[in-house]
Amino acid sequence: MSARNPAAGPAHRSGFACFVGRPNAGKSTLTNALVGQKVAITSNRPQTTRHTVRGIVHRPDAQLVLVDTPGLHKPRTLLGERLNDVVRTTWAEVDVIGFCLPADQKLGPGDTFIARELAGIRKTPKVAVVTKTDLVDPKALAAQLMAVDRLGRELGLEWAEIVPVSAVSGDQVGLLADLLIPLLPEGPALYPEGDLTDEPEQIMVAELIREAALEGVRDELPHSIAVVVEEMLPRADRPADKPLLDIHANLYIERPSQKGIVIGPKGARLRDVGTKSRQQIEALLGTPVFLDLHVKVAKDWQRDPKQLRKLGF
Ligand SMILES: Nc1nc2c(ncn2[C@@H]2O[C@H](COP(=O)(O)OP(=O)(O)OP(=O)(O)O)[C@@H](O)[C@H]2O)c(=O)[nH]1
Repeated sequence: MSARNPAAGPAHRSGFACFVGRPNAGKSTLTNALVGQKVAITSNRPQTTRHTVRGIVHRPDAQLVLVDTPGLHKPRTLLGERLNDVVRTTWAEVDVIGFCLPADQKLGPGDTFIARELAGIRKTPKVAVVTKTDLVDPKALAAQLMAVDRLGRELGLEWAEIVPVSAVSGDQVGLLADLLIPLLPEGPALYPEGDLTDEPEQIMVAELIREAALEGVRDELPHSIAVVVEEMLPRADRPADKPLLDIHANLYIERPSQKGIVIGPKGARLRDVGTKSRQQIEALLGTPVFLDLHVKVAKDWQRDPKQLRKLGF
């Protein structure tokens, strides 16, 4: 290693971090808060993050690449097993793991399950992130911080830091980045400045549609919706100052009986899903969009490897 000139200031650091935690722990929201723009997909339903979405925090002295993983869960289907594999592979590859534990929920078997798995990953530093602090009073927060400390001790898991944050109020989000960055190796920026995510646009668009489609169908369609963007093309013959992007997407469900739920009475629900997701896509891509959305049945897609591949898993 060559001696550095101290006058040059601290070394530039770059690397990868991922947030883990049980479903709904606030991982996606935290990623968005750190990056400052909506890139990962959030919803108040568990397990909506199917793809590894990265957000990038650019600082003069560092670049922190956030990898958002789906929640670990008991695999009941082929899809479940693949998701867990994705999670473990991600853990082994990153420079630091942030374990998200919501402040407003008692630590439970789900957290212990993940913590035990984390304890098995020796090399990677682990930061305990107590999320959603805006939902509890200071006393409850202090108790949660102590419980997290205790959990680490019980499992022989040494926290590099324990940090309380609120992604919604923004409280301590900057501090979290400040604490994660020193845990990254020295190195140059990995992505050009201005990049917020390397997730292909089509996948982000598909996730936005899926998020809108899941909204409001509380228990009917837990994990049965997949979205594939078939085509994204600028409409021909449009003047330069009035562009329009044509997006054709298919919304897959598992059974014909689910069609009614997705489409709604007289198609009202699907129209609503279309309007909502179109607005989000326009905000993301910065261009007016014509969204053409079709509902199709892909029978038992969660159990069929061929269908899973086609749907991007
Ligand atoms: N009040 C409050 N709510 C939050 C905060 N962070 C997340 N939430 C909410 O908690 C719910 C789950 O947040 P997500 O970010 O989707 O959680 P996740 O861990 O990514 O969930 P999965 O993708 O299912 O693994 C959403 O309804 C969020 O709005 C926070 O700091 N404060």
